[in-house]
Amino acid sequence: MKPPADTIFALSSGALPAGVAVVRLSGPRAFRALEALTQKPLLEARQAALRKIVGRSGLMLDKALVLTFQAPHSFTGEDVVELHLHGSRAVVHAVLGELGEMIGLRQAEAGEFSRRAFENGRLDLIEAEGLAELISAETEMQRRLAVEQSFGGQSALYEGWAQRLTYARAMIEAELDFADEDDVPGSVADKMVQDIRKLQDELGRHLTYARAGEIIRDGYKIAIIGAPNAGKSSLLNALASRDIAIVTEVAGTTRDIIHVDLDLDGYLVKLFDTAGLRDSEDLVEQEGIRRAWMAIEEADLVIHLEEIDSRAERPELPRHKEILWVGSKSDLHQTSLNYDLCLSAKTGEGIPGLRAFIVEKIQGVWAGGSVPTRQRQLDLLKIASNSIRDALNARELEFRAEHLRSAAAALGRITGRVDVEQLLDVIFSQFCIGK
Ligand SMILES: Nc1nc2c(c(=O)[nH]1)N(C=O)[C@@H](CNc1ccc(C(=O)N[C@@H](CCC(=O)O)C(=O)O)cc1)CN2
Ligand SMILES: Nc1nc2c(ncn2[C@@H]2O[C@H](COP(=O)(O)OP(=O)(O)OP(=O)(O)O)[C@@H](O)[C@H]2O)c(=O)[nH]1
Repeated sequence: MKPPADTIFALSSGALPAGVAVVRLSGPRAFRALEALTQKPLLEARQAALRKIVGRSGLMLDKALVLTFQAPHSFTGEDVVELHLHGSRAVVHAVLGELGEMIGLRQAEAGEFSRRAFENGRLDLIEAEGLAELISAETEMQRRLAVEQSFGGQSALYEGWAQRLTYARAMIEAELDFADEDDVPGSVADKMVQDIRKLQDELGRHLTYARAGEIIRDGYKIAIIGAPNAGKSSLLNALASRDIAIVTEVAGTTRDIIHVDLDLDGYLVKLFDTAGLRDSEDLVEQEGIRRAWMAIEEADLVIHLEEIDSRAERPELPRHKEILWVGSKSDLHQTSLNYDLCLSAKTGEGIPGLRAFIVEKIQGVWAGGSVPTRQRQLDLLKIASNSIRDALNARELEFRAEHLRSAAAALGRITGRVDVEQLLDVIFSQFCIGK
């Protein structure tokens, strides 16, 4: 028998002061705590009521909307109480102080509500990870990706695969059991192989989207490079619609990398303005140029900027990089076919075209649907994929069955259906308190 869980509580809503602050309690003593605070009998579950919140001293702390959820019909699967308080520091402080004095109650740790939801089977691990992403989402596409992950889309995909693997294994084992009977058709195994091949393709395709998950989550990285005075900082400011980088007529103004996060049509774009690439005696500038090369290496897209018709030598860039050749200061020059795109940071001409180009590039990488979003998921997907490959290569039916079992187990570990105890601390500690 497990000992009864502590009853935990925390401020679950955001920074104070706020209009309303939600304090959440979960565990076997949550309802008793509410009765103590309101000095009234319990309400009907899931029905909000306005109640005085009273401290031990008899002092009224607040008048608040209170709400109960009866186990197992709650977020955590335990008895849950919500106090919708006035969102001042003093009210919240006083109420949390009262709760802390009650026997069997303690402050929740980061992610503890979600962890309980997981332990009570209300969420699987992917959904829990998805919730963490949903809470930290800043752009529309981060939100969409997190919704796909937190409300079962991605889990259903992996569970579907795991079921097909288990089915195939069952077929093989059946065939093994009847192996000494002459009249068992071998075609069962053939059908199974076909489906597993298909699954292997689907999984392979899914794995190619790993980069997409990263780009949506962590941003699409663009390095703006080019000779000194080409107008790189001005372009960054134009794209960001604000003055971030210093713009001067002195060549070599940008010495370190300036970085801004942009939200382009819901996609997070990380823009890096680099030092002009040129031979320099200046040590600081040399370091800036070294960092510019590093930014190029890490970029998903490199924008090479050069004043239209400039005869400056173009740098030799890594072959595998996607490079957009852009001509700048189109207000001063005729636009030219020597470039993919011409623009003026000064007049704004060409800037919408550049934005559209960037958005299209990212849309080409991800246009919705389930993708792996964490290294943990990726590692297990690769293990599953390798096991499936081994199963398809195996001659003996026994080995096939064994490899299929490993593949299904790896998928099971992604959703947390299989031994994951050691992982839980890592995953749930990344949450904020109150979640
Ligand atoms: N006030 C408040 N809003 C919130 C939350 C919360 O905890 N409190 N949530 C916290 O993350 C999210 C909603 N998540 C929730 C998930 C399940 C249940 C729940 O009571 N489930 C029951 C009943 C379902 C039903 O009504 O049909 C169940 O599944 O049995 C509640 C909230 C977002 N909004
Ligand atoms: N007419 C015109 N001038 C521009 C335009 N963009 C930038 N400039 C000017 O060109 C000069 C250099 O611009 P910056 O944006 O500092 O160029 P940079 O490439 O970042 O230069 P470094 O930081 O030195 O590498 C400044 O005087 C800008 O005002 C443009 O579109 N049209």
